[in-house]
Amino acid sequence: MTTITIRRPDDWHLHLRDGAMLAGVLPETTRHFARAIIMPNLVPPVVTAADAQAYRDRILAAMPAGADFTPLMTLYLTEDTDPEDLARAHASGLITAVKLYPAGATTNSASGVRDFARVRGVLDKMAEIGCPLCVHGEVTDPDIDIFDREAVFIDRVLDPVRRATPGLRVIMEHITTKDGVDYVKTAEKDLGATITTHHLIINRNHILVGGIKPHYYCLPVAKREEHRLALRAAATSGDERFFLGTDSAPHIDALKEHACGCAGCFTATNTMALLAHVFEDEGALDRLEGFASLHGPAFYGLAPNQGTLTLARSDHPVQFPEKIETGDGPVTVFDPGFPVYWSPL
Ligand SMILES: NC(=O)N[C@@H](CC(=O)O)C(=O)O
Ligand SMILES: [Zn+2]
Ligand SMILES: [Zn+2]
Repeated sequence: MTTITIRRPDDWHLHLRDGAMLAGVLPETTRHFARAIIMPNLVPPVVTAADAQAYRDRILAAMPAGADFTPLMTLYLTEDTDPEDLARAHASGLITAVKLYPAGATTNSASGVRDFARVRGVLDKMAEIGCPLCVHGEVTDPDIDIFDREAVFIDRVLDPVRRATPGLRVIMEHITTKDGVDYVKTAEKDLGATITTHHLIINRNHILVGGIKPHYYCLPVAKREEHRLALRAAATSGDERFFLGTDSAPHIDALKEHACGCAGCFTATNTMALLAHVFEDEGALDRLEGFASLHGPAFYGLAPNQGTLTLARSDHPVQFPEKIETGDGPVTVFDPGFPVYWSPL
C-alpha cells in the first residue's frame, strides 16, 4: 500500500454554520484539520468582537470529544464596522482575519459592503495592525455576466483597494479563474489566494451538461476548463501564494435541490482524499503538504502544525458517505464523479 504523510493540514476557508448544522458538520473537519478560518456569514452575521467571541464559544461547545482543533475566527466587514473594536479583537487573538463580501455577492451577504469609501478607515487600520482581509472577489453589478464577475472585480475593486491601502494583506478567497491566478502572481508580497478542492475538479460543464447538478453549484461558479487547468497548475506548482481553503459550505439537500437552489459545495468529508487524487494526477504528490499544510500558515504568520496526517492509496476505490445527517436535515457530500483510491488513515 502506498502512503504519504504530511503535516496536519489546515482549512483556510470554512463554513461551519450554527446550531444543529454546526454540530453535524464540525466532526467532518476536526477529523483531519487542525485549524480553520471560520467564515462569518451567519444570519445575522458575525460583525463585532462580542459576536465572534460568542460564536467561538458555540463552536468549542460543539467539538467532538477528543478533537484537537482551533477555530480561527473572522469578522464580517460592514460599512458600520468599528476599527477600534476590530483592532482590539485582533490584538487579543480573538480574530485572525476580516472577511469582505460585496453586498449581494453570495450566501448571506446582504450586510456586505456597497460603498468602499465607507470602509476606508477600517482598511487603513487593518493595514496598520497587520490584520489580513479575506475577500469574496465578485462584482454584483447585474450588467456583468456571472462568469466574468471575478475578473471584473480584480480590475474595478480589488486592485484599486490594494493600491489605496499599501501594506494591507489580502487573501483572494476561492479563486476560480486564470485571471485570479495571474493577478496573485503579480504581487511579490501581501497577496495570496485560497483554492477550493471542488474548483480543482469541476468546470462549468459538470454543472450543466446532462441535467443540472445542484450539488456542483457554488459561488464563484465553476468556469471554463482552461480556468480549472490554471487553478490546478497554481495549486500544484509549489508557489507559496496559493493554499487550501475548501469553502466547504453545507446546505441541507432540501435547499440545494430546489427551484432556487443555494450555492455551496460540501467537501469537508472527502477533501484530503480528493486532493491526494488531484496531486497524484498532476505528478505533484510531494507538493500536497505545501498546499494543504505549509503555505497557509506561512501567509498568516503562524507555525505549521506539529501533528501529521497519513493518506493511503488502496487497490480498490474508497467509499465515502453520500450524505451527512444533521439535525437540520441531510447534507450531500461532494461527489467528484470518478473513483478515488486515497483515504486518510
Ligand atoms: N461558496 C458558496 O457557494 N457559498 C458560501 C458562501 C461563499 O463562500 O461565497 C456559503 O456560505 O454557502
Ligand atoms: Zn465566498
Ligand atoms: Zn465560502
